[in-house]
Amino acid sequence: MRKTIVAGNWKMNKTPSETVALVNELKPLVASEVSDVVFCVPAICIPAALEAAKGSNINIGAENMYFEESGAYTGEIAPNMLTDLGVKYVIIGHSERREYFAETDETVNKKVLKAFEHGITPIVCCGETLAQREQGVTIDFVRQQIKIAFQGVTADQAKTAVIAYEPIWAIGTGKVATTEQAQEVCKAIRECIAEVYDQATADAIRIQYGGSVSAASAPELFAQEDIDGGLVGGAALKPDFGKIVNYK
Ligand SMILES: O=C(CO)COP(=O)(O)O
Repeated sequence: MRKTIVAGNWKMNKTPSETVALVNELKPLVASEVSDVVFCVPAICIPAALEAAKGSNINIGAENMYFEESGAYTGEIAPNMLTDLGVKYVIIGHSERREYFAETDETVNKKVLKAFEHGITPIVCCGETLAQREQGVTIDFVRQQIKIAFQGVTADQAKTAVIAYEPIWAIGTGKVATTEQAQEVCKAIRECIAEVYDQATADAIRIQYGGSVSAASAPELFAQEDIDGGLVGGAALKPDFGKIVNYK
């Protein structure tokens, strides 16, 4: 039985002092036996979030990370900078990083490998555009993203990974995928992991749905066989996040 994992992706929202206030507000609401809880916050807010989350069930994650150890990469954050603070999770390859910051399946793969090397759990994002869905290539496209992202990742590592299926057309649009659409793709992702590795790895890996998740849509989505929680944007900044975490 996989435990659900619900992660908030704060995106480019909240200053460090606003972070302290929001973590303090949400802390009692996200206390949960139901789901593992992660707040992925802007890099500069990580120390404030860690301090405010002390003694709670909240894990703090990053929204991105670079794939080199150190050096002349102005503006980037190295994996050991995250682990030194106590960061346990990192979102890799969010569609906004792919669209606005030129991330590719290849750089996603490098980052995933680097995260594992440093003991950070990657939340690996995948998902199709509306045009791809309309062309009927969603599953082929997502399978390709996953296969490349996991190249060189061992089965033992993959078992601990989190995959977030986020159809791009559902992100920030209020257009949540239907439960059937979300389950169909999450199932296909699990089958892809079974093909690349084995059934035990596919059974262990946790697959989230993301895209306009709300307190209203979470219970049905997370009850699906292949959906093990969510990656939540807008609703992660509100008290509703407590309801999403404690969806049952
Ligand atoms: O991109 C997302 C999470 O990573 C989803 O964002 P919304 O929940 O705001 O649609």
